[in-house]
Amino acid sequence: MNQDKTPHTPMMQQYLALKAQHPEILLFYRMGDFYELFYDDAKKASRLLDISLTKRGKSGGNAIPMAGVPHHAAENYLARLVQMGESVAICEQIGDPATSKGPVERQVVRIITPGTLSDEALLADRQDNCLAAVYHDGQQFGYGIMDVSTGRFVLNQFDTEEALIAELQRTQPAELLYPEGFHCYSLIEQRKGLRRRPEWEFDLGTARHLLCQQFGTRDLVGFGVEQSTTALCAAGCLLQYVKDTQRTALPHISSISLERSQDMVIMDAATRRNLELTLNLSGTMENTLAEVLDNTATPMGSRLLKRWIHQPSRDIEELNRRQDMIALLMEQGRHEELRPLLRQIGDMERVLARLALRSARPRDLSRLRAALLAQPDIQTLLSDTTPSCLDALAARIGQFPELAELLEQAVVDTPPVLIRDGGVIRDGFSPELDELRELAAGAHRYLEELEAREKAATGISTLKVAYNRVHGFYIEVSRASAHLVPVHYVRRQTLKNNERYIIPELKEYEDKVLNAQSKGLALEKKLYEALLDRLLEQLQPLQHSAIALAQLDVFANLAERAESLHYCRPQLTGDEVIDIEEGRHPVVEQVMTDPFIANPLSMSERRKMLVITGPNMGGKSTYMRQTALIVLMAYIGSFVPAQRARIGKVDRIFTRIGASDDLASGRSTFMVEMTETANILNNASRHSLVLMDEIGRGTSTYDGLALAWSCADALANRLHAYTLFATHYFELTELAGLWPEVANVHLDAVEHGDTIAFMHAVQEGAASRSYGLQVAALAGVPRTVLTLARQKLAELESGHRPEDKAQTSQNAATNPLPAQHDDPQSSLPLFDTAAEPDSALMMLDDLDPDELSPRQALTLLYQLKQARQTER
Ligand SMILES: Nc1ncnc2c1ncn2[C@@H]1O[C@H](COP(=O)(O)OP(=O)(O)OP(=O)(O)O)[C@@H](O)[C@H]1O
Repeated sequence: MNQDKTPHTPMMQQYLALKAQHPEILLFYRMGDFYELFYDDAKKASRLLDISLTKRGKSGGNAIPMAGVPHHAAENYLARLVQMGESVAICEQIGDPATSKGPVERQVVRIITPGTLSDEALLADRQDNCLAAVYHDGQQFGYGIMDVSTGRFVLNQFDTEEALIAELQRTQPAELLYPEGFHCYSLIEQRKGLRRRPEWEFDLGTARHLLCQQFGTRDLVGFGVEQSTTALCAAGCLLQYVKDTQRTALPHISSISLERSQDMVIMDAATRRNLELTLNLSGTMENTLAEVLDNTATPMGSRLLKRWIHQPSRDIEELNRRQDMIALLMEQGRHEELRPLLRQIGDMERVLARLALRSARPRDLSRLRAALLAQPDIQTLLSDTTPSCLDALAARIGQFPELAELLEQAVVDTPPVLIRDGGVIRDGFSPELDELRELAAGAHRYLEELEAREKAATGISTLKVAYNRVHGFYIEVSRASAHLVPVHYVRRQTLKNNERYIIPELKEYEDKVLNAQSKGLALEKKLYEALLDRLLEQLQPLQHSAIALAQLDVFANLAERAESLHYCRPQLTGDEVIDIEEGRHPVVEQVMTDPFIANPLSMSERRKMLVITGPNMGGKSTYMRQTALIVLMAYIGSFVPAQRARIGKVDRIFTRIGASDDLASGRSTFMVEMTETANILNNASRHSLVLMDEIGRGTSTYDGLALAWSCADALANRLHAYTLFATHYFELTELAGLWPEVANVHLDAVEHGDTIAFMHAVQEGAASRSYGLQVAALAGVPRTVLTLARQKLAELESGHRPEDKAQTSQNAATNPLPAQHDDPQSSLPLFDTAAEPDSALMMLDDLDPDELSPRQALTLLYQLKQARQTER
């Protein structure tokens, strides 16, 4: 940078000294109305923000690369930078340019990082934004998350890498802190917003000290985190980092809690992804469970609901309480009345955090006022709702009439964006401010009179008194009338069409106006700060109220959803059962134009595995996913898309669905499939719900079938997990005859000429055919290819020599796999019914439905039924 010996200019020396304290992040250096960036920062910002890279004079003998953004538009640029995972140190002029010798004094006043945002403009309002830290003590992972924009501070500890990955997937931190030399770096290296921190910031002793100091306690026992030492190491680093970046007190971070995985229904990272809870497989929010379930009135309610969706609770009592509240709101139609009131509450949680960080804007105060004013009406509504399961919630919401009144008196109805230009404090709140305002206004009135008087005296109709920041007050007349101005007018400025003058009297009043104005502004700022202090005295109760209001919003929302989408209240039971009548997929039913076919599901101690067969496109995946989503919804306390549902204890939900390469981590489709399967087989219990979709399809038929069979064996006979096992290996339908806990169900389709109609109705028993070729035809596979496929299929089917089949069934109990053929393709599904249609099916083949009268159709139906019974 500094090649010759010419010293840097004093200003650049100041810049370089500040930059040296923040070498790894961008430094926005305030110069007048701009934030400037220099050297490598300038090059980087110019690339990232697409702003022009210029040069500024020379310092140290070289031209200085420079890029800048206007101060008033900085938020927009900052938002883009943090989105990209960048952090920015904001350096402001804190000295007075008028009195400074040399460069004005400057200081980094705050550091904006993706995980520590609180500015409204930089945050997505319906999404959590959190900072996380991870620590590994050689045995366990400690994980902490902190949301600076709300004050939430939560810890967790995990024994396995999978659990940590699932937690990262759930919490999606915008920024992740990890210690230097983190042994498991490969687990996190793909993430955005990674920050390496020195090892000492994770020191346990320092962490305890910092946390106790923050919460004003002697120890951490009261928070229940004392023993979670690995997580505490992460918590210490989090707190340190937030203090460093915010550079202000953090009174809203007043407690910490430990989440215990045994209190939640656990889902691994793949399951969260596959079930498309808050993000779909393409990474957007469309067609997700959250999109269907979220019609909340407040952003904080929306964020809470999403957290619940990702963290179903296993506390049955709590879930029943939630259901009671939803049912009550629904029965009495309260959710509709609450909605407009809740809208008034807005994002109280984040407003309070900005208050605590002392960065609250005037509009935050008017929003808080609106929230506090809505509370009494909410209380009345809740107290009018009987029986009283909402009482506890109402008590936590509370009321703050004094603060509401204070804000009513202190803040104007629609305050401006910034306190800087005044106009925030209401007239009548402070006599001193009123007086200064009156003085300034009086002087203004005087200036208006002066304008009228001078106009009359000079006869110049274009004469006016105006103001600008450089010249203060002046008298302006048009060029054409300039010859008429009196001699005591002193010319100040000549413009193209106008001349500007001052007179001594004008300057005298200018001083009065400006004096009163600047004093007024200073006083207004002081009053504003005092107002913040008054509000902050009640910060904690206000925060508790906001949390309770967010919950009320979620309950009211779930009540509205249940009513609008025709959901039922599920019965949560200790029995070993998942019993669903007319279940629907909450998301698919919303996006379909055709009616969705509701389906039953029945699983119990004696019926733990369903082998699901049926054609491609038949609805197998939909059926499995809807079961998982119904269970998950029941475990957040919501009503579910079904006619009736009884759901027993569920500890985990696993899915092995879909096939995708994980190229980033160098794992093939099959490898991903097997890793996920291994995770399931190692962790599922008899209370776990497991979805297995076409396991084994990623490898050769025999290997795949063998693996599918043995996985089914482990799940049904060793783990006894609730398992939905969708497969195209028809051999697996034989399991129902071998193991007592297994049953077959299938989705049906009807062939009509060359086409096929999917019924989407789940029925007991195994499917008869796979209809692969018909689905391929629907998908537009060329005719020639299909003709050849049909020939090949006929060949393969006739190639099933009787002895093969005999061998299959004979071996079934001990070695269920079909014998290995030389040609692996010849192991395509064996299925007796398809090869030898019964007479009922033959009758069906022969008839033409269009030729039948309704009466004949009915008669035929009886005949078909009889034929089936005779055959049995
Ligand atoms: N119960 C239902 N009612 C109405 N339409 C349904 C139903 N279930 C599924 N569908 C429709 O059928 C389509 C295919 O469903 P799904 O993906 O579940 O089939 P699949 O049997 O898993 O197919 P594949 O074996 O090819 O994976 C869905 O996208 C949906 O449009």
